Parts: sequence; C-alpha cells; structure tokens
Amino acid sequence: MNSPAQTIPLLEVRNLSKHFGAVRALNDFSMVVRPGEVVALAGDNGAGKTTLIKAISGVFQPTGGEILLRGQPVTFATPHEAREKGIETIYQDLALADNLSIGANIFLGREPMRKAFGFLPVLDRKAMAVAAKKTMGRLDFHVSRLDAPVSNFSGGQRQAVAIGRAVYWDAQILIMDEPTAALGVPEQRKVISLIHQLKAQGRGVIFISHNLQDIFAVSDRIVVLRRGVQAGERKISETNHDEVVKLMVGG
Ligand SMILES: Nc1ncnc2c1ncn2[C@@H]1O[C@H](COP(=O)(O)OP(=O)(O)OP(=O)(O)O)[C@@H](O)[C@H]1O
Repeated sequence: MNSPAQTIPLLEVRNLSKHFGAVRALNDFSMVVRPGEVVALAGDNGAGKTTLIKAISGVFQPTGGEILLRGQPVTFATPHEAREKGIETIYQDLALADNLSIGANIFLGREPMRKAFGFLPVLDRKAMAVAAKKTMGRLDFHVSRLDAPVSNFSGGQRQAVAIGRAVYWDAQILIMDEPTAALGVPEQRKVISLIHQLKAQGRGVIFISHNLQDIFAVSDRIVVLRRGVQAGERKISETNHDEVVKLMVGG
C-alpha cells in the first residue's frame, strides 16, 4: 500500500490568487489534500480563508493559479460544477430546508421521481427515506424519527445531515467552514467523530476553524493563512498551539 506521501493528492491548489481590485485577498497560495487526510485551514479574521474556499468551490473565479483534482487541472464556472466533480462545501448555515426531513434534504433540488399509475411522475418518498436511513447509518448517526423535519434536530445532528448529503452524493473532498462553532462540547465531539469517519472512508477534508483544540483533535496537517498568503504548514504531530498562534499573528 502506498503511504499518503506517495499517493496523488485528491486536491491540489497551486499558486492560487484572488484579487478584488487592489485587495489581494489570496496571493500565490498552494496546498494539497490527500485521500483520507484532514487539513485544517487556520487564520485570523480577514486572512483569506473564505476567499480560498470560494475559489476552490467555484463561487469565485481565481485571478491566477491552478486547481488540480487527482492531478488533472480543473476550472469551475459555478459551485454546481465543483459539486459534480466531488467537491462539497458545507458553510455554517448548512443550507438545509428546516421544514423538510433528512431524506428530502439529502435530495434537495435533485429529487428522485417514480411513475404513479405507470405514467404520472411523483416524488419517490420511499427511495428518499431508504437513502436517508442507509446514509445516516453509514455515519453511525441515529435519531428516533428520520422523517421528522430537521428543525427538530440539534446543531450537531443538523451538521450530520449536511455531511450525510455530501456523502450520499459521493463528495470526495469536503470543505467544512467552522463546523463546530456554536455547538456545545458534546456536540462538538460528535462532529469531530463524523470527520474521523470521513477520513476513514478515504475522503479529504478541509477543516476551517478558529478552535485550536478541535483542529488538534481531528487534523493531520494545518495550513495557516495570513493576509492572503500561506504563512506556514505543519504536521499536527510536529507543532503546538503556541506555534500555530505565532504563525497566525505573525511577528
Ligand atoms: N467580495 C469582496 N470584495 C472585496 N474584498 C473582499 C471581498 N471578499 C473578501 N474581501 C477581502 O478579502 C480579505 C479576505 O477575506 P476573507 O473573507 O476571505 O477572510 P476570512 O479569513 O474568511 O475571514 P473570517 O474568518 O473573518 O471569515 C479581507 O480583507 C476582505 O475584506
């Protein structure tokens, strides 16, 4: 078996830049994410984290540089194109429809249809429920009522639904923006354990967080952004909180 260092990265960002007029939000930034690897992206407010993930996920067109998926250069005109290629970004708002079930959320905008009376196209609710059960089971996620509206669920459970949706559609790279922010400690642990599962399934995760404890609990490597440039990259096993904070603030 190849060691992670020998495998082709799932995602590589080479010298990526994004300028907004005179503002260099991202400048000549490079990083890789290998299969089964969690890479934390850290940086102070305004460091360029959101700009980077939006450039990777097709929201912004980069001003310069390259994005490679499994070694092949790609460009994404829209977030939809990035998603089709297996890059799923989970923003803090989770983009869930609160009044709908887990199954309906998994299939939001991509609903499976069946033919009633042999010709009438109707929503295939059964297929949605079966997929929801299977997908959430794979994530070792259990709630008493899978058909309840997701507004009934806790923050951690809702995060799990957003992750479940990405997993169902076979995202190979999950970009998670502050997934543990605004959660209580037990819920944070659940989300961390979900990320461990994504890793065990060979997916790549970019984990954005201000919480160093969470970063150290789940990541293999950390990449620090400062004022749009890469301020440092460390293996988690070879660094500590103090060093990361120094990289973030500079000086
Ligand atoms: N659409 C835009 N137009 C102009 N400047 C922008 C735009 N988006 C971001 N910026 C600027 O780019 C820089 C990086 O912002 P970005 O939102 O990427 O930082 P961040 O690291 O995500 O910060 P935070 O942790 O506060 O979300 C900031 O100086 C910001 O003001």
